[in-house]
Amino acid sequence: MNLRGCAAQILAKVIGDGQSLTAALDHGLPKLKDTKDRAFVQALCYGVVRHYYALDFALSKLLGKPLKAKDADIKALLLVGLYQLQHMRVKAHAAVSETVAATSHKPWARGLVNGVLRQYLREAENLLQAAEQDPQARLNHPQWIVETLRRDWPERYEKILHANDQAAPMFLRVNQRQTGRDAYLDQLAAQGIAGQPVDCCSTAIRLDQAVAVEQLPGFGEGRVSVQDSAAQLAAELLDAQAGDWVLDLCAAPGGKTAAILERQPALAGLVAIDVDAQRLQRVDANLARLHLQAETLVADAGQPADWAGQRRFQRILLDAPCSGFGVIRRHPDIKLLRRPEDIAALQATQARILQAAWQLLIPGGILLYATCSVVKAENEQQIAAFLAAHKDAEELPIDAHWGLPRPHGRQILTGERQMDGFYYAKLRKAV
Ligand SMILES: C[S@@+](CC[C@H](N)C(=O)[O-])C[C@H]1O[C@@H](n2cnc3c(N)ncnc32)[C@H](O)[C@@H]1O
Repeated sequence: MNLRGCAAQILAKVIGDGQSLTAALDHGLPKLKDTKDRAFVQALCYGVVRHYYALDFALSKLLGKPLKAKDADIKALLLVGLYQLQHMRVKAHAAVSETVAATSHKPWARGLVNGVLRQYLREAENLLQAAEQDPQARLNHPQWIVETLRRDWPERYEKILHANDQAAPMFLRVNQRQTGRDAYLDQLAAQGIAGQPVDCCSTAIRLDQAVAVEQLPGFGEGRVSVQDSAAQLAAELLDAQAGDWVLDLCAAPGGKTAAILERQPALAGLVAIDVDAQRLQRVDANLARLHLQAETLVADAGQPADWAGQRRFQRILLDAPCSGFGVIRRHPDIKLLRRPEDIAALQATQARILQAAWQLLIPGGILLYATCSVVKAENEQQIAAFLAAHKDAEELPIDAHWGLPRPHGRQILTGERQMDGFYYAKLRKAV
């Protein structure tokens, strides 16, 4: 199978049909038997999506007029070609001829692909200069995302946009119930895997280079999990105590659920809720691997009348559905798939779930609100509106040496200490 063609088919589903890159890769990659081939195709797909706005600018200049919607596969193939020429250490003539060879199902496109890629090689310098004059191409994000981040972070938005376009490091969370971080670093070193302890999070290790999870000592037995250290902070901040009932709202795939359980072995219990049944199965699978127990429920977190009964909780984590603008570097397709109107819709969902969650907290209990977003409307402004409307809510300060203190909560901007962008706010219910 032609690997460029395979990448183009996967990318056409994202660019043409609006599928997520993860879903398109999950469908397309298993067709390849060789691990190296899969890794190459995955690198092409991530690369094209990550650099989409810059590559698309160059392509539009080279094409003159856009391709028809039914030819999204050819557009994807051209982007694959341009990505290789601009960003990969493959020989130009091999990149061109292999990419041209992937047009065998549409012979008319052969000349087009050949011509466009060769023209690019002649005009690369001019195209790069032209891209510098076009904000969407220069910043490699759709204009509305640039504007959203510029409005919220006028001094820092270019840094955030740049961080969004870097591949994220691999972080591990050591399962404290099984081993300590130093001991696990030794086990990694014995396997020739280099990693560093993360100073702001006691369970986190940052690997110098990503590896397949099968290579991690004790992964199958639950000694360690993969999780960004910004996300690991949730368990520390929630600080669940022995004997507490904990409610984990919007829990799938269960990274924070597991972190909370690993940190506090003597909980009375933990209930993990997610509206997506398939994703919730991943919570069960993760907990089984880690030898942890929780009650998992498919339910709408905003409708507790359907599932909570009289149950009340000492600690609630609300890891709210959000734009994901803090994790664009891990999910670059967010730039292509999100729409401006999504932000207000998400803000409304967050407010609805937060309001519902508050009813389930016992007096004196603590709710931790979290998002993997850097958009103020989803974060500090959401919490400001909540505090204004709930006189029984008091904000607890988060004293930390990570993140930025905000009028409400604490914000990690993408790339700080190589972490994902994250937001946390801690609220206590009056007794
Ligand atoms: C940011 S992810 C959660 C990540 C998870 N807490 C973790 O650490 O692995 C948000 C989750 O919210 C879920 N979700 C969205 N709307 C929901 C709702 N109304 N009720 C419950 N879950 C919801 C989504 O299915 C998704 O799994």
